Amino acid sequence: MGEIDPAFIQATDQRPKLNPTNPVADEIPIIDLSVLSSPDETRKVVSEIGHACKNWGFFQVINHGVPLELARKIEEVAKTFFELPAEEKKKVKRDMLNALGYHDGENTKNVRDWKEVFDFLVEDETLVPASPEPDDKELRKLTNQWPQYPPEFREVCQEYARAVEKLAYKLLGLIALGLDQPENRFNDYFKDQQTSLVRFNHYPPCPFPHLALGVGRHKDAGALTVLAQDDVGGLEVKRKSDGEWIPVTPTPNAYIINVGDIVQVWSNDKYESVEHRVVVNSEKERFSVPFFFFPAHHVMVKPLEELLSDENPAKYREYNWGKFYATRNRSDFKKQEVENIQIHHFRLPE
Ligand SMILES: O=C(O)CCC(=O)C(=O)O
Ligand SMILES: [Fe+2]
Repeated sequence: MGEIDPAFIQATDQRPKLNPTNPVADEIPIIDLSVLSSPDETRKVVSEIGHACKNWGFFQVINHGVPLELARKIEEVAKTFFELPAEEKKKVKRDMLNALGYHDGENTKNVRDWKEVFDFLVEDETLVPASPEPDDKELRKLTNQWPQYPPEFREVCQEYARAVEKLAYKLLGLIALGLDQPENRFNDYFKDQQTSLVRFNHYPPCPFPHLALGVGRHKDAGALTVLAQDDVGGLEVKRKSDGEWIPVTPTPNAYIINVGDIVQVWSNDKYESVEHRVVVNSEKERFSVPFFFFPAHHVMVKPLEELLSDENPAKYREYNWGKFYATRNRSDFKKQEVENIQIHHFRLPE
């Protein structure tokens, strides 16, 4: 079996319980979006989503409108790409200057993840801050790197991104309605300059599943994540009621949705961005495809003024999305001495 590279070893208190004695897997709400044409049913879905965002930070959707054929194609091109020889994948390797493309050395909270990834932007030219430094006003244009193989890779990726983007807007609208706001309340933050990203995650079988994680515990920084996973399983969500790690059972053709840090701040903590992680196993590889719905770099994130009152004062001061994300990513390549930036760093005293 050999030795594990110590960079992958999780601290004792972060290691997964494999074969948990009491797996409670089916609690994360599954919400059917096929009924959205009737106003009564829409109200019901809005309320179900609101409850899920409040109690879990996670839910699954079925009958979501993303064509199954497209979901099948995206899984196929992702698999074909990861099967390429390392030197082929490295032709589109991400580096300090270009954050897009292939990467196999990501850290989450300074421990190496047991995975390889491929990232692409939903908008092929995306403006972001040139550096995380608060006073540096320079912007940089990011562009995608596309592999030559498989030849249909780029087209399938772009088609998939457009289809999931539609679903992401739909969900954002339902979340806005649940906060008693107009359905399009958040749309302007994304229009034209969204910084959204699609990621292919490949978790190879791991001989040390008790020591390493596919992705260490983290919260997603954006507004929403729309995640496709295969039938292997491995995603675990930290249950709000007791802090237990709960596996999310794969549901065929469903997307897993979680609210990110931005929705937590917009909702002034009504909804919570919940920690999650990925457990690996020694037998099967696993694929997942998150769509990270991110606003434009210039968006200042703060609690919605419409929700605030004397009884519900703002819990956060505003922060700039582009700088927040640039700061968060600084630790992907190098171990950092300080904790990753988190929204609690912007929390106002009670
Ligand atoms: O692979 C998964 O199921 C989740 C991955 C994840 O949480 C992430 O990439 O942010
Ligand atoms: Fe995540």
